[in-house]
Amino acid sequence: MTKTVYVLNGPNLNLLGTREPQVYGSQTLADVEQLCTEACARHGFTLVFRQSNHEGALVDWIHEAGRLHAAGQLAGLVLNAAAYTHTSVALLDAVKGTGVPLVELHISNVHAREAFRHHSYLSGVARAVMCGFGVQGYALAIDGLAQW
Ligand SMILES: O=C1C[C@@](O)(C(=O)O)C[C@@H](O)[C@@H]1O
Repeated sequence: MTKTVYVLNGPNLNLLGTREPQVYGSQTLADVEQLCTEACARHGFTLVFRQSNHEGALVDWIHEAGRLHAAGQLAGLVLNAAAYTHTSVALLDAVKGTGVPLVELHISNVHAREAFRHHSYLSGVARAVMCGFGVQGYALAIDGLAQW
């Protein structure tokens, strides 16, 4: 049975390519999706790739991934919650409530940036945390969860 990888992206990541390129690089979210498609193909995973600027939409999609997890059909969730990483108890509770195997991902090295980016509500419930590898981190995260 083919397992599915969820890759969920939070607020402002639709602006990748033009948003602070010195921090996030010049590749677009469509380029990131392509990287994830290729990584999933390497491992025989089905990919679900989405972005929203709305916290509740991300919560709903984590629940969706949770239903696949309960059915034994989820390989993992790669979540770049963007700014919600640093603010959202709702996303933390969604991950805890569903038990989805989580890779927390950041394009930039959040620990080398402003102090408010050093705290994550998600790290404590993540199985792995990936940050600082640029958009290549998405492919590395998928390669990593394939080893679980
Ligand atoms: O929007 C983002 C993107 C980010 O998650 C990253 O991918 O490096 C880091 C967050 O602090 C920031 O709010």
